[in-house]
Amino acid sequence: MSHTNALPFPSRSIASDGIPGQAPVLSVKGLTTNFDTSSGTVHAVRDVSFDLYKRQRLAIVGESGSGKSALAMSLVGLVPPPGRIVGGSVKLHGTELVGLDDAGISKIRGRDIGLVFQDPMAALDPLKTIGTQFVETIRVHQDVAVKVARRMACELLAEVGVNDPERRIADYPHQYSGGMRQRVLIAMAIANDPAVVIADEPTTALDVTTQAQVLDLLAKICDERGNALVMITHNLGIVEELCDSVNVMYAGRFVESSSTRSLFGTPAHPYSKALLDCVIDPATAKRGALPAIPGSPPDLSVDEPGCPFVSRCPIGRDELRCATERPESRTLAGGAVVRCHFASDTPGDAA
Ligand SMILES: Nc1ncnc2c1ncn2[C@@H]1O[C@H](COP(=O)(O)OP(=O)(O)OP(=O)(O)O)[C@@H](O)[C@H]1O
Repeated sequence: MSHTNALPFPSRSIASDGIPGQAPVLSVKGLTTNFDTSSGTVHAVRDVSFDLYKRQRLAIVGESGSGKSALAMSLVGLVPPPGRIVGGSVKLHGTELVGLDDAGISKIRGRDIGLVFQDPMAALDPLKTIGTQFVETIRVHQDVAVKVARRMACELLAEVGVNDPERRIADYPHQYSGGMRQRVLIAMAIANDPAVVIADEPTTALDVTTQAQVLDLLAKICDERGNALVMITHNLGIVEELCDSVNVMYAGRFVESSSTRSLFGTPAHPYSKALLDCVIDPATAKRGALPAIPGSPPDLSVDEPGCPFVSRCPIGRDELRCATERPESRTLAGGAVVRCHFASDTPGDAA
């Protein structure tokens, strides 16, 4: 069974056009993506559903290998071979994206959905100036003269904090610092005024302070422009500070979809609890990057019948039901949607 989360935004005030109940900007239902490898089919994204609203900031968190990037790629038709979407739907303003040909999805990517990916050096062409690349990005989707595109690029660079953009636009990517390259990518991602911005761990190579500054900037810009933001990150501190709602991903599935306040206050799924427990630094009480949870995630090419978290779970290990019956998603009293037979958002109950 798929679930679609329709979450309140308790942590920030959201304009009325951003409240669930309005039509979602992006609606994902039952999205399923496999990688057919020589050693078997890797089920990277399984039956993922969510709705995203104007100005919403949605985080996707989970350990390495849980399927976050495969999901991001699936949303924009960039799943690399041998991967392919084998089921489900991704609708942007009601238009189906799954199944579009390359030309169709290319029109959407960069225009309606802006992307900020992990490695700015890989995303930028080292042999072209920032200005040349920026002008190309704008002119692929907008019928404007080079001069106009250049002016737009300078304005956007100024907006993301690049000083003296008229001069810096003539520089090559290697002449920018890591943080500045991320800012350039943010400026490019918003250049065509997309409805949705997807940022996949955009700051891994940066120091913690610069990371926070870059993500804070991205969130603010999306807010000002009314863009919805999907933020894929390992940094739960940033999620808690910047995002409205969180989807916790484990072994290709969303195991908890919750408002940020609810997740950090009363995490319901044992996996969410484990994630939060192990990132609370007792010395500073601040949450940082995800360290490891004891045990390892399941092999995504093996389709076990029970809960994929069972071998690591403090409450499910001894339960026959957890070992034999896959939990479907269900909505708890507080609104969180979880895939766990025993999860509870009432302190003292079950998990
Ligand atoms: N090109 C590929 N070929 C085969 N398997 C792949 C490929 N890309 C991803 N996978 C597999 O899909 C699963 C999900 O990977 P994915 O990169 O989406 O995880 P992730 O949560 O984004 O991890 P990270 O946080 O490290 O980026 C993993 O088991 C991974 O090995």
